[in-house]
Amino acid sequence: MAGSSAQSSTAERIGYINRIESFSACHRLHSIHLSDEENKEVYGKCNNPNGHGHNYKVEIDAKTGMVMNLTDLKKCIEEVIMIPLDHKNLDKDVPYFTTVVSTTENVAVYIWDNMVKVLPPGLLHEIKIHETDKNVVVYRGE
Ligand SMILES: Nc1nc2c(c(=O)[nH]1)N=C([C@H](O)[C@H](O)COP(=O)(O)OP(=O)(O)OP(=O)(O)O)CN2
Ligand SMILES: [Zn+2]
Repeated sequence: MAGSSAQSSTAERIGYINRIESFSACHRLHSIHLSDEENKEVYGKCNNPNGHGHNYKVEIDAKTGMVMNLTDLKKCIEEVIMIPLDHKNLDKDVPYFTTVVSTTENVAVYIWDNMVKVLPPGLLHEIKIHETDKNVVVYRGE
């Protein structure tokens, strides 16, 4: 039949919503499983004992069919990202990073793991973090 083909109806199609949020935090790349010398060798300038800061930009992607309202997503982001991470020392203020190195990959996993707890099941699609203008990490829960 003309125009219908194999396409799903509008109600069955899934779009993605994306919300971008920024937070500022400092950290030091340092593993408790390595010696001071090994840490210096692996993490270089990012192992500076007094740390360094970033203005992180996080993109949160969720599936939607208006199952999720952007206003609700904003509340989840406040709870999972802004309150625990903004203006914090990731290594000292966030218990998760006392044993896990605060690389951007691990920050993405932290955000994913906590975001899935507050979003409706199966909706989270991707966490993308811009640590700097040049360093970008994507995590899809794999
Ligand atoms: N695999 C990873 N490698 C690195 C991470 C990380 O999270 N995962 N993080 C860092 C540092 O935190 C560091 O702050 C990155 O800064 P820098 O290298 O200075 O950033 P840029 O590449 O954007 O800066 P330019 O010097 O202008 O190129 C290091 N590695
Ligand atoms: Zn850094």
